[in-house]
Amino acid sequence: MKTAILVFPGTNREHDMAAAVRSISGSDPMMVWHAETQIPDADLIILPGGFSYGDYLRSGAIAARSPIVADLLDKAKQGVRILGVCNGFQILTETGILPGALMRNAGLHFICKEALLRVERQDTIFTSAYKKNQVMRCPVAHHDGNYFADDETLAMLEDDGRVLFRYCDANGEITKDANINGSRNNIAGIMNARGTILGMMPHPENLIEDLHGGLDGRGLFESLLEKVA
Ligand SMILES: NC(=O)CC[C@H](N)C(=O)O
Repeated sequence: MKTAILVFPGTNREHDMAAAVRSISGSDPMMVWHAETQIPDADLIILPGGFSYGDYLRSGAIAARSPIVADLLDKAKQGVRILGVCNGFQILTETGILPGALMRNAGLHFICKEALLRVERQDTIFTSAYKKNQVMRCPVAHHDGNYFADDETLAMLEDDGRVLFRYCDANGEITKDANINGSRNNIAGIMNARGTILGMMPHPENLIEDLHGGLDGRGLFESLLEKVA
C-alpha cells in the first residue's frame, strides 16, 4: 500500500499522519508539496490537518487553488482512496470533492478536546475495523468545524448513508449537547457517493498509541491500510 500525504503552507499535522501510516502499515508515506503538479502513484492520498495559508479567506479556500489540486481532482475521479482530516476535510469541501462547508464553530471558540463519535457504518473501506454504532474517542482541534449543507444535500447524504461519524454522548445518543461545534445532524465525517473519499474533522491519527492515551483512532488506519503482521 503506497500512501501520499499532501503538504500545504501552514499544514501542521503531516508528521502525526506519517507516524500513523508508518505505525500501522510499516511503510513510510511520500510527502508531496502543494506546488507539485503530479501526485506520485499512490493507493491512498491523505490531506492532513493544520492551518493552510493561515486560514485566511476561509479555512482551506486558498489551498484548494494550489497547483497539486488539479491532479487531486483527477485522482478523485479515478477512484483513488482519499482521506482528509480537519483542514484536509475543509480543503476537500473547498475543492468541491465533498459537498457542504465547514463554518465557524457555533460557540465561536477554538475547540481543543476529546470528542465522542458514533461510527455509523461498518461496511466501508474507512470503518471496517470498527463495529456499527461503536462509540469511539477522538481528539478535535478546530475553529471551523461546524458542518453545513443545505436541506437537499443533507437529505441526500443521509439517504445514501454517507455520514460515517457523528458527535454523540457516552451512550451513543446523538444529542444537541454532544454536538460540540453545531454541525448539522451532528456530522463529524462524510464520504463521497462512491465510498472512496472520507472527510472528517476529528483527528484519529492522534489516538493510535498508548502514549496518546488510547488506541481508538487505529481502526480507521487499520481499515484503510494492510495490518502489520
Ligand atoms: N487542526 C486543524 O486541522 C485545524 C483546522 C482549521 N484550520 C480550523 O481551525 O478550523
